[in-house]
Amino acid sequence: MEGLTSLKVPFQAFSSSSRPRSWITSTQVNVSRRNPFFTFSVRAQVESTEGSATIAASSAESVVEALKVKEWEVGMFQDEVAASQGIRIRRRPPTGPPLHYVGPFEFRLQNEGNTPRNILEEIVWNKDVEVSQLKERKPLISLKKDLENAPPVRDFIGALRAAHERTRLPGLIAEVKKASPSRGLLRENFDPVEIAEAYERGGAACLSVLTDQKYFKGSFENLELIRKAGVKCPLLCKEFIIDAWQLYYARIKGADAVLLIAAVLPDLDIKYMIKICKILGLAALVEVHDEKEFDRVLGIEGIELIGINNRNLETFEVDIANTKKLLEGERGKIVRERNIIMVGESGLFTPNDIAYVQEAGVKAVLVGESIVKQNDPRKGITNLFGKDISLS
Ligand SMILES: O=C(O)c1ccccc1NCC(=O)[C@H](O)[C@H](O)COP(=O)(O)O
Repeated sequence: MEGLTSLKVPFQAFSSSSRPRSWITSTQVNVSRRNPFFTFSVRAQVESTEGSATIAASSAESVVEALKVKEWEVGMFQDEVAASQGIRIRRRPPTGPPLHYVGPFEFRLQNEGNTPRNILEEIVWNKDVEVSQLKERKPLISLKKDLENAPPVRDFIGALRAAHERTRLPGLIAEVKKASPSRGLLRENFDPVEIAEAYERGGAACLSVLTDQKYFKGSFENLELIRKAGVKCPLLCKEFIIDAWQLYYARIKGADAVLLIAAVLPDLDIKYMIKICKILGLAALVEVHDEKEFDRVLGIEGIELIGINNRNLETFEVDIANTKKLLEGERGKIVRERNIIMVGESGLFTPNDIAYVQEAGVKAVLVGESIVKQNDPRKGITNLFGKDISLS
């Protein structure tokens, strides 16, 4: 028996969030008789979000395996593109290259690079797995339906501008933060709604709510609870966003703004996510840490809000002079010309710190530790600014 069978099999090999997606669009199974056995060979045409290719193998299983390897290779290529933009954080999932089986033995193609190089990379790799699982449970199509029932979006940037005009001090984004990788547990008796309400009474313009569970002991439930409790300050969903799906999810849970970290996201992802944010009505706080990231972000159209993180997310080093350094000279001039709101983030504890970053050119600050640790977070705000900034 000699024959050729052609099948059309749409097949999605994996649905990992940031990974390229591939489909086998057609397969050819070649059956030939070589006495005393039949032999099979399979050719598959693969279309992916990154292009198309033909994979040949001796069985259907090995086509699937070859496809997984191809996807992994494309992922490696994406990492190279990111690296060419100065991004050191690799987006590879923690599993590394797919397993191969030869008889009873299993082995990996390559074993290099399966360990994260720093905390940010570790967070991102775990987030990749977490988001993939969430997406399986709630695909984008069902999230889009839920958008109709999402609470109305509030003007995050408008609230910061208004607070700055009212107080002549940087508008405060007060962070609801229970723990962090660098500082451990920040507050034992952590009631997110109580803290959020105290921040609002204390004069915060906006709130930042950490939603990452594993590293910050946060949750989307906290975000929802705060929103449903009637807190009027617009809410930033403080997440490690690696996939546009998370923007929809944040919006449904009541966010008015999201964080996009330039150390993690290549330019194309930032541009694409900014567009989606605009469609959803979300403000995007694009976070940079060094000159290179800042220049990349300034090269992207439509950016209204940029945060300078004084904490190096790879080493945890905090230095508020970073805000001053980045806003000096040409970059500061561009920001002023474009009327971009700059946010000074992390490591702000005293009125002197606030004055220092204001002098450097920020119109807003993002503060967690110094206020969340106080018994009365409202008083924490007054101490931070050296005066009562509430409306009362
Ligand atoms: O806070 C950390 O330890 C941390 C570690 C790794 C990634 C991000 C991290 N923090 C996020 C932030 O940038 C801060 O929560 C935010 O700027 C407030 O900082 P702070 O006032 O120093 O708590």
